[in-house]
Amino acid sequence: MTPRSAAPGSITVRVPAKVNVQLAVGAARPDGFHDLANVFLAVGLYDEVTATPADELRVTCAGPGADQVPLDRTNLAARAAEALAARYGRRADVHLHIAKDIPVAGGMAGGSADGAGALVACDALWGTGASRDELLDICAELGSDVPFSLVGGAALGTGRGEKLAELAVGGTFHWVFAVADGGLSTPAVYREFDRLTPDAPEPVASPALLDALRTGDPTALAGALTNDLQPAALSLFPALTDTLKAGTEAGALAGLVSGSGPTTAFLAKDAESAERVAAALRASGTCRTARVAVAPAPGATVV
Ligand SMILES: C[C@](O)(CO)[C@H](O)COP(=O)(O)OP(=O)(O)OC[C@H]1O[C@@H](n2ccc(N)nc2=O)[C@H](O)[C@@H]1O
Ligand SMILES: Nc1ncnc2c1ncn2[C@@H]1O[C@H](COP(=O)(O)OP(=O)(O)OP(=O)(O)O)[C@@H](O)[C@H]1O
Repeated sequence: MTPRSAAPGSITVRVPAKVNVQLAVGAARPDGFHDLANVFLAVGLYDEVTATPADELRVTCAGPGADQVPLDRTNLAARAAEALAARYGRRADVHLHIAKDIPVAGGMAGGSADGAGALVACDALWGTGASRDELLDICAELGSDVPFSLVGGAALGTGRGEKLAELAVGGTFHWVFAVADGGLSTPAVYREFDRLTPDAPEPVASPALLDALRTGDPTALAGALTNDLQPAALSLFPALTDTLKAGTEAGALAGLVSGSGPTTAFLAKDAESAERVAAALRASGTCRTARVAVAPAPGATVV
């Protein structure tokens, strides 16, 4: 494929959002993180990160929710560029532009996508020749969800979610995402989980869920969707109960909170049903907007 560059000498990388089709959460570890059985599925909503040579590191962002994205060194895209530059003993002299389409603070790994995208873009721009394993190591340092943003498709994440085993997916799944008014902080949702779940068992991946992914059967997948963070997200954001009700009443096979929320995800039977559910959600007054997307989607890709 011929890369389409935004400007001469620049590299653009497209990175997908994710939904957790299973999120089994164990007890808090001594380091504050939680062991997970985290079944990630990449969905076709994308951010694009463009890296262009510059005098110094600079981040810009445009798109829905861009005003909530930090443009300083705390941005995961900036941190990714700095981590790669440090490893290869060079300056992070790059302008990173984020074209945002993944809901911000929505539990869909938008910031993680930008981290993975910036890493792949800078790697290509600088010609570091880093191996995929090296890039995945940097991703894991940046955040628990970042390795999956690089890999895409479907994967089981263990440890804090950063140790990935890729999974086979036997078909296309049609999703609807209801974007909430407002965001939820991931650490706050995990803290609420700890409060609500004093004796969390060891997290284990569900064989029925892995089977449903493998066969591509939406009804089987709908019956196996689980998110241990959902009670915590609903406790902090009770209005999401109304959104979940609106989506399932509109004909979704099932609905659940996406990751730490507050985006809610609905699995539909097919593309037409997904459009109907999205229209009903938009009309319901229980969310800011609704988006349809198919899964699985590829990981971070130079476009
Ligand atoms: C909810 C999920 O999105 C599901 O995929 C992830 O578990 C969160 O991943 P993330 O946003 O990349 O999280 P990180 O940046 O690694 O960690 C942010 C905070 O979330 C909490 N955290 C995250 C991952 C994990 N396995 N256990 C945790 O307790 C910790 O409080 C941590 O300080
Ligand atoms: N590139 C970025 N894009 C969006 N938010 C970022 C970025 N870098 C840092 N952040 C910060 O991270 C916070 C969480 O944003 P993000 O969109 O990643 O949430 P999320 O989708 O809920 O994450 P996750 O699903 O991985 O828990 C934001 O409120 C913002 O302050």
